[in-house]
Amino acid sequence: MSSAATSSAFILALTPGARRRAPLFPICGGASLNFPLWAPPPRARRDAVVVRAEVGPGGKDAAPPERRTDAAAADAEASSSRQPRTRRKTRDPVQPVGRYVSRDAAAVSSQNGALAGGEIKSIVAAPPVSIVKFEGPDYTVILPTEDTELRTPPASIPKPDTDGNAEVAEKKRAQVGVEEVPNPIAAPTQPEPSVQEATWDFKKYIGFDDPADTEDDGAGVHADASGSFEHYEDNDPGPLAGENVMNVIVVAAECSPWCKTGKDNISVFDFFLELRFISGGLGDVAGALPKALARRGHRVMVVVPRYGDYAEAFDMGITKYYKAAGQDLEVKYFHAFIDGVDFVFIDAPLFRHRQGDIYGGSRQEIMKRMILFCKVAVEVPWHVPCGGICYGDGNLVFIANDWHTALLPVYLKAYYRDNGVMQYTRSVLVIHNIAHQGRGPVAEYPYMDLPEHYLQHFELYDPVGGEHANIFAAGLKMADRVITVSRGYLWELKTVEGGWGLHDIIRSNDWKINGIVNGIDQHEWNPEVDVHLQSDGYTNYSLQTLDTGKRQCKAALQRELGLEVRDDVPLLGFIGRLDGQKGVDIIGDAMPWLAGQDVQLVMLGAGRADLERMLQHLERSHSDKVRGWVGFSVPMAHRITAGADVLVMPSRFEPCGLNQLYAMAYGTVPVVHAVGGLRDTVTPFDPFGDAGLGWTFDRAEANKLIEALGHCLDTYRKYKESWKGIQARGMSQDLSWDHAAELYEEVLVKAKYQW
Ligand SMILES: Nc1ncnc2c1ncn2[C@@H]1O[C@H](COP(=O)(O)OP(=O)(O)O[C@H]2O[C@H](CO)[C@@H](O)[C@H](O)[C@H]2O)[C@@H](O)[C@H]1O
Repeated sequence: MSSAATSSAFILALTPGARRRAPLFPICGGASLNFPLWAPPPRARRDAVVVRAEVGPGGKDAAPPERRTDAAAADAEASSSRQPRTRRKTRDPVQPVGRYVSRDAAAVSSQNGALAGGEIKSIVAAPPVSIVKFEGPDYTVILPTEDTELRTPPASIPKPDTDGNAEVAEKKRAQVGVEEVPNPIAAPTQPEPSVQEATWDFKKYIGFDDPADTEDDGAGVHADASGSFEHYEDNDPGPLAGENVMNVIVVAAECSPWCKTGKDNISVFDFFLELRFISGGLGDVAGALPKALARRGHRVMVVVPRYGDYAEAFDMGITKYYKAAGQDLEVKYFHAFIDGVDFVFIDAPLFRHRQGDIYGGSRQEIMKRMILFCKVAVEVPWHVPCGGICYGDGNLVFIANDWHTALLPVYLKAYYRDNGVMQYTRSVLVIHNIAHQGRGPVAEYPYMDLPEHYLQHFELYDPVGGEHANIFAAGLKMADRVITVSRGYLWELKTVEGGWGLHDIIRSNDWKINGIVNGIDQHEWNPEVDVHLQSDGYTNYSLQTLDTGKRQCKAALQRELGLEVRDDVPLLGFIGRLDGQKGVDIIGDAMPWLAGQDVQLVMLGAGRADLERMLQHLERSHSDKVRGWVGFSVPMAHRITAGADVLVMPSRFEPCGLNQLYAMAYGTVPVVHAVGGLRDTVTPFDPFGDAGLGWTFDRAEANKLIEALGHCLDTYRKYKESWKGIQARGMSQDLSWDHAAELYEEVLVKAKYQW
């Protein structure tokens, strides 16, 4: 069975009474598989197991942290916030790097065992004083790497070794604007982590203008001495996140604009279940959410593989070695600092030259890449001195995304937290799409380099897939918190149809899962500044200029596509991956009806070969009104969003959906299957109350789509004022990431105080 066929076999219509297309996992015993690419991992030496005899606070020797329920944590938070606030310099109310410094924060921290005895200590990657070997348990423990350096959190900042990196480091030092930052080139000695942390000033780092800074310095110091910071408190509210400021590392397999894909161009026979995940949406989120979190004052990094040669990113001059599937692999780190976010690109032979095909290769190859990526990513806060300063592992939370990085929470726990290291690091796993889970035969488990007793977290049986190892399942269990991209999708995940075999795990972990709708990047997707609307007859527009602006974009789109240039004909658009999920075939089924309508239709997408052929066929058969653009074109996606009157999204399931959000921001009216995030974000038009944002239909079927489109076209043609109302309401919403980032922050804080 081909991957595409496997994929389509999974497709389910989630609405009540929907015809269920039999989900079909190929049955696989797994054990008989041949893996020519991988050598079996070496047997772990008995003495290869390490434990740290003396670790920092919260480690083995510290008093065991009290396990707290959510309610207890909430109480503790509430009571800590009720305490009289210590007067302090609000310019830097909380140090985001690696330790709790404010007394308020210290009070909270001490409750969870971080600061026993009220003593404030750095908890950044405190190296163990000694390493004790002990007899291994019954199971084999495979350490992340043979490189001992990687088993021990370094107290030092790695030393860039090229001139180019020296320059970059200098620039960073200037950005940070702090004299005490150790020079990563010259410093032969290892600076104390606490010194590094004390110098951190997130506002300087992310480029907030604070002209009063220099003037106030003396006063600030003086005030510090006298104990009065009154004028600071008046003038400087501090970060939006307040005392919740954290170090956040977003780990994703793709990130817009460097790598984002909408095409599965692999035709290799895929024996066992879905591994390939083609996205686009994930890339959008990984590119935008971190910036919104940084705007709230968090120190934020994105870790992503380096698939190509990205002009913005510079080699940091750090080399490490990691083991993936029995092979030692060299890893380098590239860095760019953009919009307040550190983007760290992981360079390794496995990732190189994959730019056009980031989920390409055999299932084992993809899994090997993700194993390597997660092992590297979890240690990035120790090894990568962004702006001269490592993030450290205190006050740190990882945000992993989808199955590709679901191993990160597992490695974090199995390698470190189980061994008393990274005690203050948390992981949050985001489900963008549960349909892709990283399934594989149990026989492949050893390649993940985990203790044997962790296998139980991976093992899953379902009637259609049989016995297998499931990476997403393990990630969901190990993550401190889980987020999915809409409340509607969260509900669906708990159903047999929507959970794709993981519904039981989702249900039993319900307490730690939140649904948060994605935002949109308002630099990228904003008709007022959209760079793709600045040529070829297109134009930028706003709500005020919607009428003329949209008319001009529509005419430009019709011209560019070779359609008749007419303002009165409704122009329908579709953008998305061509697979079963997005339901483009339902548009195909509705084509006979559409052909009888005075409409134009443009569809942009890439993916399954049969669906690509369908697009081409529809264009050939209805060349006067249909265009089927096969390919991945970001400019065309923007232009369709601006030039179309209606965006059609007949997705069979849609965790969140971004295109309907983009459409509404551009005054383009969505017609969607009411499922997942589409149901959450597109309120049906109510002609009596003059409310609503578009049209919805309750089954992923052509007749239902036709019915909804019929109402939509009727309103377009006959009720212009109502139409304008729908457009205006769509454009007036706050769809920015800022709101979503605030909700993410609440989850990060819950994770932070969770034991
Ligand atoms: N041929 C093409 N040319 C140009 N651009 C194209 C394109 N095909 C797709 N795109 C773009 O890729 C993005 C896809 O966004 P979706 O919300 O459809 O995400 P996707 O389903 O991939 O991911 C998953 O993750 C996201 C993020 O959480 C969820 O919204 C979603 O429901 C879930 O399935 C959009 O920006 C879209 O414009």
